[in-house]
Amino acid sequence: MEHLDTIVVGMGPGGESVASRLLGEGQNVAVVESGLIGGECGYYACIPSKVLLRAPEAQWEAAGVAGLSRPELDWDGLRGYRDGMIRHLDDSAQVEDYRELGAQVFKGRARLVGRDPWRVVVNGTELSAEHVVLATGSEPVVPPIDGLSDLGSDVVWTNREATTLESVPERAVVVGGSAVGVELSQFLAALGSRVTVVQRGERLLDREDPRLCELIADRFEREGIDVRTGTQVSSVARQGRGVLAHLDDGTRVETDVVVLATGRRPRAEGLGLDEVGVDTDGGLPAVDEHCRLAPGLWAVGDLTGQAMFTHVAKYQARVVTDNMFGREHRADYTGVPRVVFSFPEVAAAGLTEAAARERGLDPVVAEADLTAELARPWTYASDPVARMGLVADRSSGMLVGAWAFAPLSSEWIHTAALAIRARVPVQTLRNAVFQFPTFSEGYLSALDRLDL
Ligand SMILES: Cc1cc2nc3c(=O)[nH]c(=O)nc-3n(C[C@H](O)[C@H](O)[C@H](O)COP(=O)(O)OP(=O)(O)OC[C@H]3O[C@@H](n4cnc5c(N)ncnc54)[C@H](O)[C@@H]3O)c2cc1C
Ligand SMILES: NC(=O)c1ccc[n+]([C@@H]2O[C@H](COP(=O)([O-])OP(=O)(O)OC[C@H]3O[C@@H](n4cnc5c(N)ncnc54)[C@H](O)[C@@H]3O)[C@@H](O)[C@H]2O)c1
Repeated sequence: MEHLDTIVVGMGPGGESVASRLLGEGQNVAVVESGLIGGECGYYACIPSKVLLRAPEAQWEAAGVAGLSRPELDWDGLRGYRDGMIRHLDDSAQVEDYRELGAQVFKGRARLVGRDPWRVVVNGTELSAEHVVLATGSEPVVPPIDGLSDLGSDVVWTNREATTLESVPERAVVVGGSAVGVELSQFLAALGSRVTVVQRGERLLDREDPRLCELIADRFEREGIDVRTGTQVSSVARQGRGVLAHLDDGTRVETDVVVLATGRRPRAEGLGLDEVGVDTDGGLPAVDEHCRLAPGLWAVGDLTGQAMFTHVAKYQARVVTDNMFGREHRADYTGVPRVVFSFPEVAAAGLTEAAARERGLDPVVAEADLTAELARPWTYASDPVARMGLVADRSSGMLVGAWAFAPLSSEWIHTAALAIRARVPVQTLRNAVFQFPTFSEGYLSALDRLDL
């Protein structure tokens, strides 16, 4: 049996970041991937969803720019570009790249079978290593809807079918109204589907600031997306070539596809954690602040159940590899940005007012309509939308949260993300100088409004 430095299980962004760093340090590494190297993110999540949203976003932006006539959406062109961006679901070039970098590449499902040293089996081959890094991602939660399991993947979609769609359905019921639900609904609607969002929570994006939820709900209404909140789909049944969905508020919706966007859970089943005596939390991995499960056994990415973002998976890869090389690194999730790539973009970092209160802080909040105060929204569009809010802690005088609903906020939210993480006092931020005319100047408007 071959003994390696490290075995990386799962090659999404988390596993890839770990493997690249270890190979860069000259380690003897094996990588194991049961699907495609690049993971959910590269083929069925972040990349295709952002590609599919970009064309309608540009069209919406163009419609709001003085002196431009509205460009046409070209579905064949967009689908072709999407297919290229997801590499036609072919990772053979990635397999070759990792081999050239010196990794052993195994395509198959890995399972832990022993410890001291750690042992992993893949396709009947047993490998052992000093370290094993688990990076197996997450899978969609399937809600308990009567009749759902009788329907096939032609009419019941997860993010996979939605982001690889070949033709745009006439009607779609999107179940769940958080990040996945909002992104999928907006591109489906923009491409021509009649979309109904069924959201169990009282608001869209229900973990974000209620103002953001109102703003996105207002945007959806203008786009003709039918949003039903505080309700669920109770049953579904085939009706002709489509589906009839019954909601628990007594209403019915006819649709061509039901799109599940009801959350994700860590993909831990079948990893063999219990069998090798690793403590779990109800079957799910319980990592410590070093992203460690046991000496020499690590986990990164969605599998850890932390904020499920690619940037978090990549950050945890830095935490794990530092710790592996004896450079103490504790994971700190303060100020991690959260962006929903709707148009306009929804961006947030740090705590909402409610979360700040739950943590025992004394939050002071402010909101600014950037269209009333800044030049940039008006040089950007003739009918602009741009708002932001801040949350500060009265006793420490620090910024603890921020949100924005505005073009390019995925970029400029990082000012707040960094300030929150670096504990920059509000007073210091008020003294900052921002380029004119930019959306970033909005920080000064909102900071002025903070009663601190
Ligand atoms: C629609 C959608 C859009 C998203 N958009 C964004 C976005 O814009 N920005 C963002 O930051 N995040 C986004 N996310 C979240 C992001 O996709 C995840 O946080 C990210 O993919 C997590 O990376 P990971 O490496 O942990 O797992 P994954 O990307 O899920 O990769 C895990 C890999 O492990 C493999 N695997 C599983 N089990 C085994 C096994 N036993 N043996 C071997 N291999 C195995 C899988 O095949 C997979 O390739 C989005 C999610 C969805 C659903
Ligand atoms: N741009 C991005 O970075 C991005 C984009 C998409 C997803 N993601 C990540 O992927 C993960 C999964 O996102 P998500 O939106 O699927 O999950 P989520 O857990 O964030 O939200 C699920 C939503 O579905 C609703 N819901 C749950 N069960 C329901 C039911 N039976 N009927 C109706 N509504 C129901 C909930 O009220 C909730 O609002 C998140 O961690 C998210 O951050 C990130």
